Amino acid sequence: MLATLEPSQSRKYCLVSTLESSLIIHLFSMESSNVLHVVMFPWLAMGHLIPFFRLSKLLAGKGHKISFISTPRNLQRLPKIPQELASQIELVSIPLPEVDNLPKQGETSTDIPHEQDQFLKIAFDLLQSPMASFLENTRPKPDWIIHDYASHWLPEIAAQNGVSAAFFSLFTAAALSFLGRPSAWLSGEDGRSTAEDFTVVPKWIPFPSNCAYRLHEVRKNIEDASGNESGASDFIRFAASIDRSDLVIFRTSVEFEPEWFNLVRELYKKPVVSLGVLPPSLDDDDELETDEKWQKIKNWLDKQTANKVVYVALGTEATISQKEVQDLAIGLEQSELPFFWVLRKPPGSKKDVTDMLPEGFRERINANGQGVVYTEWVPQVKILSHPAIGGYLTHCGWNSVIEALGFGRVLILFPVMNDQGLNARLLEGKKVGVEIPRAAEDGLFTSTAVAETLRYAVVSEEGEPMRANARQMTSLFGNGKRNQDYIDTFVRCLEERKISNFLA
Ligand SMILES: O=c1ccn([C@@H]2O[C@H](COP(=O)(O)OP(=O)(O)O[C@H]3O[C@H](CO)[C@@H](O)[C@H](O)[C@H]3O)[C@@H](O)[C@H]2O)c(=O)[nH]1
Repeated sequence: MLATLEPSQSRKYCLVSTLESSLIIHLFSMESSNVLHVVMFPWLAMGHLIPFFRLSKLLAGKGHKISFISTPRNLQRLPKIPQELASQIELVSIPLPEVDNLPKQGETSTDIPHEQDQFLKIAFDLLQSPMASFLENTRPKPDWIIHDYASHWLPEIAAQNGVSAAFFSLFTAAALSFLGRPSAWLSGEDGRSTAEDFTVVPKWIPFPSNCAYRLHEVRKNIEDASGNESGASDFIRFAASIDRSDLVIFRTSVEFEPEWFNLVRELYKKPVVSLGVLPPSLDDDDELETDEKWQKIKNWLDKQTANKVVYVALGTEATISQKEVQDLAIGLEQSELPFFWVLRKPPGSKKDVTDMLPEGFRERINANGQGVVYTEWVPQVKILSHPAIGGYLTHCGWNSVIEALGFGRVLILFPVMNDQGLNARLLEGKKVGVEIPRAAEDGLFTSTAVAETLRYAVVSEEGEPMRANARQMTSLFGNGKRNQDYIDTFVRCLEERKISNFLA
């Protein structure tokens, strides 16, 4: 239920909203007509909340008002709002409805096993009605809502309330080109349905490419998940979110994937803009991390040789089997390279995650000092910035890739799920990384292949051109000025409220 209070004489608007158990007070001063009210509504995943929050800060820094909407636990997990932006960003809390099969504390995909993702989406879809109330009743009326792929129902509600909708892609233009024309999915004309269909390069890609999934990646995406209980597949969610929004914005570097960026523009037949890569700053980690934790990690990294340490981390969603953990572990040992491994506990598992490691592994690496296995949240950006890091064994989540290339780190590609396989193909094609060879059918790999790929990428002479390519990427991914220019252009167009500006 929402209640709106009359604006006071000072042109301040006060909205008191009670969304089930939470009481939210918004107090926005809108002195200038050029000040926009932008609503941000990310999907419930850490890898989505963080970039949406970063964009919020950039927009607020330009003087605009932000209502950042998520569930209570997720809002608590966000970095602190910088003091100077506190009056610009309002955190709006909407409790996540309880649904069968979803653990009570499950408010992001990080909290739950991949198989339960559909239940999180069922709960997320139930936010439709509070979101409609918010857009209808909140004052000042929002100008824009920037939303994510899962809220396929949102553009329609936004249009009903006279609010422009922008779909914010946290995925590469290459990955979304693979999806194809949104209208084809919505009309049922796309025609792809079997796992094999997704292992073929789509016919609308007009240049040579290997942009397709491997069979084991599709299986992980489709068969490990529990079907489409939510009533809408991810493809339909993407398609409707894109097709029905007024504008599509990409977190990507146009210079890195120009051919793909041009292709999505053709496929979508609507304004598509790049925001640059929203490079993280080292201070972002400070907001999430205690300095003490970083100091301990830094002490270990400081003792290592420059450009030799392999950072290993698979993001916030991907989980791998015990056999895969063990083959990676033995491969790391065999590579004889120093490593820092962030090993995330599979959600819902009662076991200590280090029980998944091969017998005696921890004792051996502790004794010879080869590496560290870390089981808590780490300040990843700070780690990647450390001069000891020589390469990143990554799941190819787009946030992590942006962070690594921002510091010119060569990538050892180990995609697990979602868009990651398509990102791996893109990154290998751009010669900034190399995939650990795996069997296409079942994804099996050997520890020897892990060791050989690591040594090739991080220390071999033949790997030097690839490392040089990765180093050059700092000029695209780590260049604050270049990326700020994209934001400035984007904000100017939003301020002028002319969607046609985006076509220029
Ligand atoms: O201990 C940790 C673990 C993660 N992170 C941060 O968390 C983010 C993780 O993002 P990402 O690398 O994109 O991984 P996921 O969260 O697993 O990514 C999901 O979202 C991405 C962006 O849409 C997709 O590309 C992935 O496939 C999807 O799984 C990054 O900013 C990391 O720096 C930390 O700072 N510390």
